[in-house]
Amino acid sequence: MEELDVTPCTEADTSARTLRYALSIVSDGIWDWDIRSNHVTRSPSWYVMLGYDPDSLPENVATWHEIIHPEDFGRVMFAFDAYVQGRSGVYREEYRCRCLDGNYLWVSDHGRFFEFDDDGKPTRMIGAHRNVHERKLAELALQEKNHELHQLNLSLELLVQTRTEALREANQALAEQAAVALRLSEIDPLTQIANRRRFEHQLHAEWQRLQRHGHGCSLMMFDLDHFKRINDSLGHQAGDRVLVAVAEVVRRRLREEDCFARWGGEEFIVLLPETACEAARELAERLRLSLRRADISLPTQLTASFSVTAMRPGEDLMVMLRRLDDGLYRAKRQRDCIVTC
Ligand SMILES: Nc1nc2c(ncn2[C@@H]2O[C@H](COP(=O)(O)OP(=O)(O)OP(=O)(O)O)[C@@H](O)[C@H]2O)c(=O)[nH]1
Repeated sequence: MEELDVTPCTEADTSARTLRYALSIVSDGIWDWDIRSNHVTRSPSWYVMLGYDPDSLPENVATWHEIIHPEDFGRVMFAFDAYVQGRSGVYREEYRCRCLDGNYLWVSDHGRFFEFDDDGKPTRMIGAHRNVHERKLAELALQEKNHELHQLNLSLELLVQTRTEALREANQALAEQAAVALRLSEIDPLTQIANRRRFEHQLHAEWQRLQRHGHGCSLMMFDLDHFKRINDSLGHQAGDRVLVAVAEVVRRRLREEDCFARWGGEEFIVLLPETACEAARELAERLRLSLRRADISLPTQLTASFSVTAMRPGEDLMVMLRRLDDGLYRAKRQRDCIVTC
């Protein structure tokens, strides 16, 4: 703290001295700038704060400029000029000052105009430095930690985002694979129409619908006649091609909502929702003729035998399938015909 000067003086000197003394209580160094002469008086404590001997540096503004850290210089000058030129009402900055040993000390600097000429132009400015080094280092360390934490959060968020995306893609791929697997498990590999498993699933659903709403539905089963002869005379591969062609001929004549499946061997079955028995029989007739006319290069005429029945509410599914099978059995005795049962 500045020592109390008790020598007698004028009233103005007394008030300046009082001010400096008061400032020395709340600060670590005082500066007093006579703007007209550019002379700067610095308190002994100001020199001590930076490790210099009192009054060992030139008493002008250049001394201040020289000890400000180059990285802080621009910011400090901007704030100082803003106050001096009236663009800002306060001058208060924190920056690093070079000490005698070459190290830098963080200080806070707060100054105000103190005297003015008759035109109101400032002629004197007085200010106080405080050593805020420890607090500033702690603050900077905290900022650094916050920054690291923020970066860590960002990379964690990115990681979670990437993992979530990868998981979503893996789930989607799995769902697609499961859908493909399910489709494959319900398709006859040779003819690419539904297999027995798919048909039974559809049939059960339709049967339940019938129990609830009583909507009419018919079933049709057909079997190629003398198919063994085709295999025996032309070979198994030719037999396969005939099965594929038959499936294609029939499939093209059915509706989207019909379920057409390979029941086994050379036997096929069709579920015809919302179809009365008479309409199913008419369809069977059209299919019978289509197969006869189909462009399947065979030395003998290709024919098929059909059985048609209507689903009856309350009737057991197995009983109904047996009735359809019995009908086909009867049709096969005659061949190339349709039995309604
Ligand atoms: N090429 C081929 N032949 C099959 C396939 N599945 C079953 N078969 C053959 O179909 C023939 C069925 O013979 P059968 O049950 O005697 O029937 P069919 O010769 O048509 O005689 P009917 O039905 O009484 O007119 C057998 O020769 C089986 O080997 C297949 O996927 N491909």
